[in-house]
Amino acid sequence: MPTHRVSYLGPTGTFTEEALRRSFGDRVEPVAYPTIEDVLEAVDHGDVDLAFSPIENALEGAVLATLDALVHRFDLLAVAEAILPVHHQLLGVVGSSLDRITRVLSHPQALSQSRGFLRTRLPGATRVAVASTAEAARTVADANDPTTAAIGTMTAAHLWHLDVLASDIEDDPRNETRFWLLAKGRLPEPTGSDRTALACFQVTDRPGSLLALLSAFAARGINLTKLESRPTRTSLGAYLFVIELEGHVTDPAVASALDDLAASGVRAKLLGSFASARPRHREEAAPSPPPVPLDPSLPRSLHSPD
Ligand SMILES: O=C(O)C(=O)Cc1ccccc1
Repeated sequence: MPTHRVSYLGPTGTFTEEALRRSFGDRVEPVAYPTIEDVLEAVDHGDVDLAFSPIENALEGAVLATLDALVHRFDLLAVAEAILPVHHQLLGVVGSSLDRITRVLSHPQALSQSRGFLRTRLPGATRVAVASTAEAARTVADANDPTTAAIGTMTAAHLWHLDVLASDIEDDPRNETRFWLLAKGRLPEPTGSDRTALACFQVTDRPGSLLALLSAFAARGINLTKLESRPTRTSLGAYLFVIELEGHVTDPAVASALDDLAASGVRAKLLGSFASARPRHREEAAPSPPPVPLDPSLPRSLHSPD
């Protein structure tokens, strides 16, 4: 079977590498790059066949380094997605212990996803953002300093001969990250259970433009699974919308909704169409927020039912 060379955020031992190997096994040959921008640039330049990058985290939301680069800088298409449970380990040199740690290195996502642990167990420690969790682990091992720790994978602990000073320190055990496999200029055929991602730029700003965007899909029974606003980078207060919907971009209903949008002054940039890693229309309802005592002058609909 031919293998595809796939760029990923390295060095070896990152969550991205784990997700790539678990999801695609020996169909891929992972090629490490030091930053997410380099990962995307590698496929854009044709140095690799595909790129694999985190796009969304259950605790932190969009991975902006990937999302913004796809919206503004590169013309790449998501052709597959994968979801990996993410459990963070606090890693230190052999002989160190939690009470000696004064500095914690990691990828910004890992530092954010472990915010609660850092606040309660290492309140005085300095947090240092580096390019990846494996980069953090390698730096700690190279420095051989018992006062510095990294947040990273169990694989990184083994690779760099580090001790696990505290395990599973993520803020919620249900933490998981979604990744996109990205290609230049070709999309997979529809599978019947696909998702499409688009960046929608409002060419003319007028009242109800977001409503028009949403209505184009609602009117055709197309379910939206994500809506995110991001700055257009043209002026303060100007935003574009990143949406994801159930369906393939070649589905007649989706194509017709896009025609409608174009006619109403929305420029849509396709970010990908791929087989969904989640079943359609998830059964479980969103958890309801805890009841909050509210100001009695507020509308009744904001009060919890008695
Ligand atoms: O730095 C890594 O290991 C990555 O792959 C980025 C990342 C960090 C935290 C959760 C998911 C992905």
